[in-house]
Amino acid sequence: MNNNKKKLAIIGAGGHGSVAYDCAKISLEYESVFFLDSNYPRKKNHKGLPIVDTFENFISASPPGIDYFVAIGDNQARKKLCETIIALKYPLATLIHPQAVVSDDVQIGAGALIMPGSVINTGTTLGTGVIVNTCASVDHDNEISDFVHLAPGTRLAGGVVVGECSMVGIGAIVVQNICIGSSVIVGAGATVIHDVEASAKVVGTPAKKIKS
Ligand SMILES: CC(=O)SCCNC(=O)CCNC(=O)[C@H](O)C(C)(C)COP(=O)(O)OP(=O)(O)OC[C@H]1O[C@@H](n2cnc3c(N)ncnc32)[C@H](O)[C@@H]1OP(=O)(O)O
Repeated sequence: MNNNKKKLAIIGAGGHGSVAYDCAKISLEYESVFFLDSNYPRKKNHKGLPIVDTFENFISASPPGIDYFVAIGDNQARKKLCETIIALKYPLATLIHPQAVVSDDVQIGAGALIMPGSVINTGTTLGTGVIVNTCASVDHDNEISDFVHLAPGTRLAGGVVVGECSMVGIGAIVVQNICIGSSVIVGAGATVIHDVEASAKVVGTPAKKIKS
């Protein structure tokens, strides 16, 4: 880590917090990193770093010079905290692993996490708080809305649209020009060949709706 005085508060000391820290560490952007977690003070460290407070307590003291990253996998919970930070006008960090391949015209929203091995192709936009997880492949001209999670190994062809807070499960495939609505769950390993309506849960090959 270099000494440019930036500090990063990672909110959420769980598995997602661990990988976010890995990403922050390797990006060399931060002088120091610490966690905020709702289990504080019962839990006081994670990955060898201190958990210094709960998010609510810490943010109410509004210390200066800190970037925030919300490391919570649940899309709705991540949305809520990111929106709180944005409303308070604190900086929301975007973490991009150096071993991700991101085309130079890709637009990436604040609070996004781009994990190693992922490939994001030209013309794609990623909204606020999006997770592009390990080895996900997002091809050209995709529109990935705010607080979407593309799980490890997902493969999205060209021109795919994914609505806010949707989750595309591990290893799922989405063919070209498909529109997935908001708050959708695409099951692990699914193959999506038709548009998916908002709030649906779809599984299988080809993907079909199951009861929510
Ligand atoms: C780094 C990380 O860990 S990131 C996290 C990555 N995790 C994921 O991608 C998880 C994705 N989640 C899934 O695939 C889940 O199985 C879900 C969300 C699709 C469904 O979960 P639930 O709503 O709990 O459904 P439930 O387990 O009750 O299954 C309902 C039915 O769908 C079937 N089903 C569930 N998931 C799948 C799937 N991925 N593919 C095919 N069928 C499935 C079940 O077999 C069951 O069928 P049945 O009624 O004939 O017995």
